[in-house]
Amino acid sequence: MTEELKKGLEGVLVAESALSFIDGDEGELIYRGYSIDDLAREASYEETVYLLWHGHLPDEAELAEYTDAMVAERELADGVHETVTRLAEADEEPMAALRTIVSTLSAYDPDADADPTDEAANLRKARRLTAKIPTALAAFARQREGDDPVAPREDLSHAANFLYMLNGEEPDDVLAETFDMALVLHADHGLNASTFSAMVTCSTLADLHSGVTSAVGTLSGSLHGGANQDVMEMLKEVDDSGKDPLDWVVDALDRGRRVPGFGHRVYNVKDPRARILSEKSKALGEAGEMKWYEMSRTIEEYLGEQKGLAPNVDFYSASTYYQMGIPIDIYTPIFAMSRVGGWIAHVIEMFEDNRLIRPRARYVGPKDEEFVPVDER
Ligand SMILES: CC(=O)SCCNC(=O)CCNC(=O)[C@H](O)C(C)(C)COP(=O)(O)OP(=O)(O)OC[C@H]1O[C@@H](n2cnc3c(N)ncnc32)[C@H](O)[C@@H]1OP(=O)(O)O
Ligand SMILES: O=C([O-])CC(=O)C(=O)O
Repeated sequence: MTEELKKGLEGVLVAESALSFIDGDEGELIYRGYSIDDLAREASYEETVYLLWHGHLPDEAELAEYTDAMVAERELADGVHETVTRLAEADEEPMAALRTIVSTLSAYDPDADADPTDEAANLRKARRLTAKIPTALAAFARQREGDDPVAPREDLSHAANFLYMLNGEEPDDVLAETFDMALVLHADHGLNASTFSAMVTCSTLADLHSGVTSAVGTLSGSLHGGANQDVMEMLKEVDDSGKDPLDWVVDALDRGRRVPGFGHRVYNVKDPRARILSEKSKALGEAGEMKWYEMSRTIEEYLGEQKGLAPNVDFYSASTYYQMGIPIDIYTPIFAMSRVGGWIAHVIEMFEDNRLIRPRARYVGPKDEEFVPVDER
């Protein structure tokens, strides 16, 4: 038994996976052999999730069949709608609402009683979760503003349908394509904390909904998916301060502040997803207002030159979503809406050869305390 302590499990190898490959020095990301640049440019979210779940890109017939099956799962049961309404009325924090929604979905899943490792049942649950999360999230976002939910449409893609349900109007091609690309970029990323959390939960033979519920909770933190919301709040803070962004960031670092959207456990260079999203943020700026992109670039250049820190996926997704008019506090739930594909792919892969995940801690407490009864302490 090794006694070497790896704080934060850094670099610890715990599984074999054929899902995503990351080269942190070259800034390379691959899903099942395909470069993220090609997938972002060419593949839809539906194709990407099919690739992750089934191991190959679908042909036209496979894609049509699978897309129809997903579309058929977009509607929510009345009981789920009621939960969404209650959460919106309570003005619940969006990631907490999503965590509760995922848990509620299990009560209405026809395969809820299946063996947790049954792959066919898990793929059906996977389709339902992936199809229903956007409907519930859009309904939640509207209802908390006092608007009625918008029913899903069968003729729109996963990405376009979400924007339609969120805004009550069909997105134009630029918005739909940008959002679809963002979903592709967020779909998987090795054993990131939320994926690992889903794996830990399911390694006990807990069901898939439990794993996804754990993962939503894990993604919400500011060191992980929660950073995309923090980035936009920071950019707005810089803007509101009236300061030069460079002065603002120098000052923030002097005060020991961590800059959200920078640094990564695996990448030592710019995250390839940030590279692609920065182009999108710039393109949206050129069609509207350049300040969010320009401010982001200034911060990126300073942190790169002075601190050797590069942007991660959360940095440019923030200004991209902002320019698309998406409410800031649903950026992280949108991340979850995409990453659910990766979480489930890893759980299904793990079940091919499951073993309970259970590391250990080095005990550093006392061993020979003398017990004193409570009335004598
Ligand atoms: C989708 C995702 O989850 S991507 C990550 C999203 N999270 C963020 O953007 C939050 C900001 N970033 C961070 O906090 C970190 O970079 C993490 C959590 C992503 C990675 O953490 P770790 O691998 O544990 O790196 P760690 O926290 O040890 O940082 C290493 C050094 O870089 C510094 N550093 C890392 N990130 C940042 C940052 N964003 N701002 C300022 N300094 C930073 C740390 O202060 C530390 O310096 P030190 O050694 O002098 O103390
Ligand atoms: O891999 C990580 O640690 C975090 C990350 O970028 C992701 O989950 O996409």
